Amino acid sequence: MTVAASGPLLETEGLTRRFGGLTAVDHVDFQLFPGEIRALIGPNGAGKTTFVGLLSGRIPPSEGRVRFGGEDVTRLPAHARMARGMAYTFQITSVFANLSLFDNVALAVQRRLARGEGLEAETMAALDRVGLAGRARQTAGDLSYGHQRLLEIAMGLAQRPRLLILDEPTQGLSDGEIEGFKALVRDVAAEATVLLIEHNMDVVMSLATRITVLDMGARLAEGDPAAIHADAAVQRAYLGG
Ligand SMILES: Nc1ncnc2c1ncn2[C@@H]1O[C@H](COP(=O)(O)OP(=O)(O)OP(=O)(O)O)[C@@H](O)[C@H]1O
Repeated sequence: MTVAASGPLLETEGLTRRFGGLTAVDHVDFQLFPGEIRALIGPNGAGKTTFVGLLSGRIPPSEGRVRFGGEDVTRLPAHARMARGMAYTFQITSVFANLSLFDNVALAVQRRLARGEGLEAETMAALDRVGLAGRARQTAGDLSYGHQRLLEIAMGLAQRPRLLILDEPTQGLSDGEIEGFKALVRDVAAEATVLLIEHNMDVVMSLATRITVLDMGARLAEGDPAAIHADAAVQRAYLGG
C-alpha cells in the first residue's frame, strides 16, 4: 500500500489566513481520512468557510500547507484540485440560474468525460440521487434556495469526487428534505469522503463519524459525536451549555 492510500486523504499543517489584522484561520493542523463523514462546526465567524476556501484553493493561505491524496496542493489553483477529485458546494450558490437543471449538471459531467458518451445518463443519475430528476428541464433560477443547494450537490456528485465538501447544505431545506439529505450523504459516503460545514446539530450528530470544532480560527476540539457533545469547552463556545 502506498503512503497516499493508507494515510489521510486531506491534511493541513499550520494553515493560516489573515485578513488585515484579523486572523480568520489560525495555524490549523487537520487530518481527514478516507471514508469519513466529518462535520466542521463552530460559532458564526469561527473561520469555517474560510478554512474550506483554503482547502479548495479559492482563497490563498497566508501560511501553512494543504496536502490532498499525499500531494502538496498548496500552490495549485481550485480547478487543479477539482481535477484531482475535490468537489465542493458553497454557501453562495454556484448554480447557473438561466440554465436548466439538466444543463447545470451536464456541465459538471462534461468536465470529467473526455467525449460526450453517457452524458445524458450520468446527468440524470446525479439529479436522481438528490431527488430532482423530475425537474430536469426546469430553469435552475426558479428553484427554491434549498433545492438549488441540492442541485449544487448533484453538480458535485457528477464529478465523482474523492472528497465532497458541503458548506451548509441543509440551509433552506424542509424537515422532510433534511431526512432525504441525510440518507443521500450516507449513500455518498460509501464512495467518497465527506466534509460537512453544518449548523443543524441534529444533522451533525446523526451523520458525522467525527466532528472538528473551530473557534476564533483555531481548532478547539475534535472527536466522535458523543465526545464533542460532552466537551465542556465546546459547550461554552458553541452549544450554549
Ligand atoms: N474576504 C474577507 N475579508 C475580510 N474578512 C473576512 C473575509 N472573509 C471572512 N472574513 C472574516 O473572517 C472571519 C471568519 O469568517 P468565516 O466566514 O470563515 O466564518 P464562518 O465560521 O464560516 O462563519 P459562518 O458560520 O457565519 O458562515 C470572520 O470574522 C469574517 O468576518
